[in-house]
Order: sequence, then C-alpha cells, then structure tokens
Amino acid sequence: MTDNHTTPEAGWNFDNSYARLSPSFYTALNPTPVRSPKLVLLNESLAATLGLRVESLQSKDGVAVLAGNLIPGGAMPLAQAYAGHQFGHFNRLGDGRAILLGEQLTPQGERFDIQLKGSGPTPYSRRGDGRAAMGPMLREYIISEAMHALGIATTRSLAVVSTGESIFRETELPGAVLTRVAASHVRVGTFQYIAQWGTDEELRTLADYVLQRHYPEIDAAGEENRYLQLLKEVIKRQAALIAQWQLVGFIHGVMNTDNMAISGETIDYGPCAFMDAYDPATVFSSIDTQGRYAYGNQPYIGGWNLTRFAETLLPLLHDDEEQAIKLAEGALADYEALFQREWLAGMRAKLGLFNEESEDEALIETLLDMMKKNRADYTNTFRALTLNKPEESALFGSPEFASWHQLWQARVGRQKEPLTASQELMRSSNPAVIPRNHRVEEALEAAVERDDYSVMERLLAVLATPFAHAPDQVEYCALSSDAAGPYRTFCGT
Ligand SMILES: Nc1ncnc2c1ncn2[C@@H]1O[C@H](COP(=O)(O)OP(=O)(O)OP(=O)(O)O)[C@@H](O)[C@H]1O
Ligand SMILES: [Mg+2]
Repeated sequence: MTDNHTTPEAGWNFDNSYARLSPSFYTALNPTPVRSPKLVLLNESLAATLGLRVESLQSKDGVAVLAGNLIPGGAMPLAQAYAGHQFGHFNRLGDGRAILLGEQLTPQGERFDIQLKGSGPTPYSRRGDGRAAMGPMLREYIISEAMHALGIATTRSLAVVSTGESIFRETELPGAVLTRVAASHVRVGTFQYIAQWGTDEELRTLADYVLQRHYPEIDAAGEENRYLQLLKEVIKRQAALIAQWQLVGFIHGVMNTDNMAISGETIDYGPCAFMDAYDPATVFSSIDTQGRYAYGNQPYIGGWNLTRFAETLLPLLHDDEEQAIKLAEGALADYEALFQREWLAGMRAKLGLFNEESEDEALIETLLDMMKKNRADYTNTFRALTLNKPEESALFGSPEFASWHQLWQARVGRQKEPLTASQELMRSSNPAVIPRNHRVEEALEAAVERDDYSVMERLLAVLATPFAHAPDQVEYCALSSDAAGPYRTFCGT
C-alpha cells in the first residue's frame, strides 16, 4: 500500500476535525488492503455533490482508495471508539470493521465523513474479522439511497467494491467494502463511551464538537445552557426521524444506542426492511426474538435511547446532579409530543389534509385498524387512496371501508384547498415504490450469485423517484408472489 499517495484529480479534499480530538476518542489506523478490488457500484450524483470526479473514482487508483488499498492525500484514517446498549445490554464497542478516512469538504462548503465499511480488523473488532459480505453492503446501498430519495435523513452510499476475497459466516461469501457518507458518525454510543471511560473535560469537548458540527445555531446563539439545548435538539431530530420511519413503514431492526446518530440521520442498515402488511408487531431481524425493535415499538425505543443519551450529558447540564436530572427529565418529557406532532402532520399529508380537525386522529386510527385486521399492504393502501383507486386496496368491498371512505372524502371536501391540491399533497407524501423485500432480494441474488448488476441498476433507478407514480413503476408495487413473510437471506452482517 502506498501511504498518502496524492490523487488530486479525484477531488478528495479532506479535513480531519475528528482526528484533532483527544486520541481517547479513536485509534489512528489504516484500512487493511484487499486482494483484487473491483468497483461494482458507484453513486455518480453523490460523487458530484461531494466534488469528486467519476472517471477518477473509476480509475485504478480511484478504486484502490474505495477499497482501502490506497490512502488519498490529506486523509487521516482512524477507527472511532464508541459503546452502546445492544438489545438493552451495555457494551464497549467501536468501529470493528470500519475506518473513517476523513471529512470531505465539498465545493458547497459542506463537511461529510467518508467511511469505509468492511475495511478490516481494528482494536475494536473483538472476535470479528473486520470484514463485510457483498450482499449486506449492496443492501445498505440500496436501502440508504431509497431512504434519501424518500426525503428521510440518512447516511448515504457512495460505492461498493468487491474485494476478491472470501469471508466466512455460516457459509463462504464474497467480501465487499462500502463507502459510506455521513454528516458524521458520532453516535449516542460515542457519548456513552466518553461518559463511561473518559473525563468530564473530554465529554465537554465531544459535546462542543457536536454543537459546532451539527447544531451551529445553538453554538452561535451563546445559549445559557448550551448542553441542554443540544439535548433538546437531538430529541427533536430523533422524534422527527422516527416519525418519518413510521410514516413509510421502515423498520430499522437494530436500534441499539450505537446505531443512533447524533446528527439525526438513519444509520446502520443491518436487518432493516420495509413493512408490507400493516402490523405494528412486525419484526424482520431474526435475532430480535422479543420484538424489542418491532415497527410499533420504534417510537418507544427512540425515547429509551434518548434517555441513555441524556444520562451521558448530566455532568454538563448542572453542577448539582439532582438539578441536572430535573433538566434532563424536562427535555425528555417533550419527546412523545414531538413525535406525535410529526407523525400526525405526516399522516394528515398522506390523507391529503392541510388543516387540523379534532376527529383526524380517529379517522387515521380507523384506517390503520382496518389495515391491521385485513393484513392490507401499508404502502399500497395509501397508494390506492392517492390514485383514487380504492378498488386496488385490499380493504375495498367491506361496508366498514365504504363508510370510512365516505367520512374521509367529506373531510377532504371541507377544506378550502381544491381537491387537486389535496391529490398533489398525497402524491408527494405517499411513495409508489419502496424497496420491497422480494425486489431487493432478487437484485442481490442476481448480483451476488450471477454477477449481474442490471436488476439492481433498474431497481435503484426506480427507487430514485419514489413519488413519481409513473407507469413503469407499477410492477415494483406488486407484492411477492410467495407472501411467505420476512426475507432474511441477506439481512444482518
Ligand atoms: N465482521 C465484523 N468484524 C468486527 N467487528 C464487527 C463485525 N461486524 C460487526 N462488528 C462490530 O460489532 C458492533 C455492532 O455491529 P453493528 O451490526 O451494529 O454495526 P455495523 O453494521 O458493523 O456498523 P455500523 O453501525 O457502523 O453501520 C460494531 O461495533 C461493529 O463494528
Ligand atoms: Mg452498528
């Protein structure tokens, strides 16, 4: 490997603010080179946003960077330390299979972490091999980009490189490296790590760092208790994020505190999936036997994780612990209402409602209850209402639905906005296509088993405009012919 080889033509423009923090926050370390890297996916529009040139990224040196075989000039590779409550149990963790190359400063003056996932062992690997399999990395690429297109805050995927090496899980699998782009990778677990093993001074440094990087308005305002403001803002962003997940039927699957980003982005697409039939008890992860991370439990778990975050901030909130706890509790008490407000606003939009009426919640609940009873597909039910084709909904035909439909139409009709505006609002709030499990599996199978990326390219193209409601998207709305339920083949790590 050539260290600090410069590749100015690619457009890498690194700064390394995280590396300037105390070394107890990370371990400086290069990725471990792989045998024969090959670029299998490149996100050209994201590359352009980052100020990176596509041809350069596709060149031998460009691919070597994306594989971790070559360190671009200006990068200061490191593995971040963090902790986390995994399924409720506190563990010392850290990037066990990821390396942060540095922060790319874009031509627009933005700053994004560039991280290689699957880049080899680190001091935080515990018993793991530091590697990732092709299937899950392609899956992360597809779903994170779909989430972005749905307008949901998320880490993004720049590229996937095959390593030419096998990794061993239950069977032998092809290895891959994903280049992940994030506002930052600071997690609730990063705070937990410093709160547990660092000093109060280091905790303050981390909080100040996050304020400057993600909440500059608080930083600039010189608020009296900036750390309380930080807590409140993180709560607000998570409430909004999880409401967005609920609105599109996204199940994260592994909402451990190490998988909750302080920036408010969705992070870690492990055993995640989109719900088909509406049922709050839906779980996709095979290891989540208790349903801790079930669809309907996500808002609660969000609050639980935020409570863990608040606990780490106590020493910064007030010198007196009792006072600090009171402040934290006050901030946390707002979470539920913040979530509910976001969710209700989103649900109203999904039903084409601009204003608020007191009966709206009952109207929404009745619809959801019918969906649950009839195991109606969540996305397609809203799509049928959007396209004004109720007959395409599984609910159609029952007297209960007929009376609900009448109530809803009357409700829409009471607004001052014209019906066309209402329909437009619904079209932009209800996706026609989501990354359905059987479609994702089909794309992964073609890619991994047959080295055929055309199925995935088509899927990615369709997912890029989820609100288009275009004719060529219709086939992607169909449910799996074998409605066997959760697909798990490529879930997990
Ligand atoms: N193959 C592996 N080798 C070493 N460590 C691993 C491996 N897989 C997961 N880990 C580590 O186990 C912990 C929990 O894994 P988890 O599945 O939440 O994260 P991940 O998918 O690797 O990464 P991220 O949260 O960054 O998306 C993390 O600290 C992760 O780095
Ligand atoms: Mg993780």
